[in-house]
Amino acid sequence: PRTVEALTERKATYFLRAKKVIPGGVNSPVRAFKSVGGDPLFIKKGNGSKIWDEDGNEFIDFVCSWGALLYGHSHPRVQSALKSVIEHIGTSFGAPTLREVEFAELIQILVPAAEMVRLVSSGTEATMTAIRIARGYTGKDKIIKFEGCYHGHGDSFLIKAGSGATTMGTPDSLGIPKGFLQETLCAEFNNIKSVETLLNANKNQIAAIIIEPVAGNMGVVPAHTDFLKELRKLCTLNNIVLIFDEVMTGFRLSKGGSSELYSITPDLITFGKIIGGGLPVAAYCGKKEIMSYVSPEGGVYQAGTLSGNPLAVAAGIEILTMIKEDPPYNQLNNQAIFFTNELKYTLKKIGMPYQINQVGSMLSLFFTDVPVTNYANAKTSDTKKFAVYFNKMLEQGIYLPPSQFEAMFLSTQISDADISQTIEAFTHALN
Ligand SMILES: Cc1ncc(COP(=O)(O)O)c(CN[C@@H](CN)CCC(=O)O)c1O
Repeated sequence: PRTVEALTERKATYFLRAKKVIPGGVNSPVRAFKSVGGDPLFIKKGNGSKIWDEDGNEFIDFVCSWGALLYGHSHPRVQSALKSVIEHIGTSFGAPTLREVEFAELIQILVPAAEMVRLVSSGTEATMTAIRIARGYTGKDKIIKFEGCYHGHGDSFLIKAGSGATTMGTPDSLGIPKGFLQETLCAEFNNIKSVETLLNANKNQIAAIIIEPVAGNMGVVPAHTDFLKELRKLCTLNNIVLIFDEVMTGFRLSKGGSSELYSITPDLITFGKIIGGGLPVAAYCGKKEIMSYVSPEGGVYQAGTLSGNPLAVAAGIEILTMIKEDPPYNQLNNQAIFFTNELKYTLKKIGMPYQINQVGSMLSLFFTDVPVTNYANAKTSDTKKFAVYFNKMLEQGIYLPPSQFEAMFLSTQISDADISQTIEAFTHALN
């Protein structure tokens, strides 16, 4: 194990320099290590299941670019696809290309509920547009989201938002106009009564209900199947567009998205992260009738200079083709279950209060003895204990998400040796 000093002094210089030019020294808040203390690592490279910081320290990576890297870092098929685009094609045209059609067709083949697909450059763009379509299609203005869910930084979503918003203590961001706040209603995750109460109090005003079918932004909290089924029924009954935000869960949990996993068909689905293999591409998709409202076919406007970008699409085609040819979920989920069982055994030996929520290859360790089924439960976690554990794991070469309210991800490159090294590190970090 490396000495903390070596880690600390060099990181400080990089971070000081970064803070002189970038707010908080990072391009996304959760990267700043604010809730775990200390300066963030500056990453130099990644390969397979590993990343190295600027000082050459090696880490097993369980952040995987916040879930984007299902196949790990620098996958050879992604690398060669990108090289050939750079050598023979170019980078961006702002015009239709056949490759983006091929990519959209791949999503359609893998996810039957994705009857039509529009590509954008970030998950935030995808979710923002999905609710705009729902408003345009239904003629209604209000939306329901769930406390602790995070759907990107669109104004309508930064209300009781999870992920970095909760980590930074700003679940209700400054700068959101009152008008927006009034149009977004918050229900309690896994509590259908809380949804019915909002529906009764806002009759015929709800355009959409948006949910992470498995929440990953309050830590991992799966929706109960019957809750999702009830949600589907309520939306159908009340002409409300049901949106599954699968930016994190899409192609993480199954090749057909959560609609396949839960056999529930949402009206719109958003994807991101994994579909770009680490490059900026996301998508919104869904029922043909609803998607036909999108400009230039319909009256709901959405546009993007780099949408369907040839480089990002090339990476995405490789990823989705690998998933289509040989879905990695059995191996990946078995690896995650083995890892979780080892972790539970270790925690039992130590006898400390904890909860583990694991769904497929995404999981969270909560420092609480309260079963975590919603945001309120998640927030009973001892974030100070989490911070100590995070830093002790970092010192032993394990790179975890720097927040209690994020998910750990296993990539297909995580080896048995990685798992035993990580379990070994847990015993030292939790004692
Ligand atoms: C379910 C869900 N929906 C939408 C988004 C927003 O996607 P982006 O705009 O960050 O590509 C996200 C982004 N997730 C966070 C991590 N939990 C991204 C990491 C970050 O904010 O730096 C998401 O998880």
